[in-house]
Amino acid sequence: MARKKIALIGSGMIGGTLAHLAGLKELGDIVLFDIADGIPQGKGLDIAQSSPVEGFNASLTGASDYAAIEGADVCIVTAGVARKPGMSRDDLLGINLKVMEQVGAGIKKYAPNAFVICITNPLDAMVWALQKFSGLPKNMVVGMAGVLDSARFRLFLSEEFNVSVQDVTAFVLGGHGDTMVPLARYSTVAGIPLTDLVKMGWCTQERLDQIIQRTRDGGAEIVSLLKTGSAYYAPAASAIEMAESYLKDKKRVLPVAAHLSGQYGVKDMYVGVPVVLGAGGVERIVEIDLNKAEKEAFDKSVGAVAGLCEACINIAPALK
Ligand SMILES: NC(=O)c1ccc[n+]([C@@H]2O[C@H](COP(=O)([O-])OP(=O)(O)OC[C@H]3O[C@@H](n4cnc5c(N)ncnc54)[C@H](O)[C@@H]3O)[C@@H](O)[C@H]2O)c1
Ligand SMILES: O=C(O)C[C@H](O)C(=O)O
Repeated sequence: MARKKIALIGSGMIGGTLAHLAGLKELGDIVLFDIADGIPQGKGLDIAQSSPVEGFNASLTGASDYAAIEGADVCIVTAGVARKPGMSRDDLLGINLKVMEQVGAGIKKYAPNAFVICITNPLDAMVWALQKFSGLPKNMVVGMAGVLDSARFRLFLSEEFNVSVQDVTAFVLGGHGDTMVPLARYSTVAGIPLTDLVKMGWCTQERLDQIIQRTRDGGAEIVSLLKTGSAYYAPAASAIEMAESYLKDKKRVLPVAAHLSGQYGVKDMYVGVPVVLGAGGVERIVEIDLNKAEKEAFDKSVGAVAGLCEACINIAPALK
């Protein structure tokens, strides 16, 4: 069986990390693409030179011409700019929307059958625009954020409870911004919901609220430490988990920014919700029951994403 082809559109900090992880996991042959000529070629060669040491089989090439992504099975999009301290993700909207237009055209022309994972911020608006610019089926275009936000929540919880990260599950839904919705009722330690753990005295509600806030601020915490850009190891690992579920038809249930057409009362928007990811792309949107407070928080987050989509339409009216 021929190897799968993975196109990484954007070869910066996340793009390079994605290439390394995809190689180590032998997910397929990898093409790095970037407008900064030399960067994708250099990173591809560097990672390829690690393959004899690590013992993985994958071809890694770099290009600055979209023709190189022809026939890709998976495209992971990180092209654009990242924020710096003092900026919000939303400040990136204008510049990254133009990038999504170019990327959408490239994917439409050369990889129309690919499963597309967008990472570029502001995530929910960018993946919405990318789907429209590319014209690919909505179930084949998703955004990565929920896996990352949930991983941050899981790490902070495992540290608080002094238990393995493997025994902590978490779901963070909504938009990938300050209004994201970490769901305590649907997050667990060994199957025990956090709300029960508070009742059992494992932690106070006040402490849990602090952890939830740290999760919401997780991206900004890294930006303020790095100073020159934003997180890339955990974002890359999160997107690889999604790509692997698609390529291996694992049918993982993961929180991803998916196109909603009435689910959760939301129409024609991308927002973070649990989905089944398999060979059919988004095979099912899982509609979980939300109580009044959870629904209010989710709706507030949807409102914030809707505002960003409106801002995109003002810049690019064809998106309407
Ligand atoms: N969704 C998430 O959870 C999440 C997490 C982390 C970062 N991000 C976002 O991912 C994006 C990439 O982050 P990064 O750290 O890799 O940034 P980076 O600056 O290291 O890399 C971005 C790359 O995109 C390239 N690029 C710019 N314009 C392009 C174009 N028109 N076509 C092709 N390539 C182009 C640049 O040359 C650069 O190499 C940012 O928008 C960041 O905010 C999202
Ligand atoms: O915070 C950022 O700007 C990058 C990303 O969205 C993150 O959550 O790490």
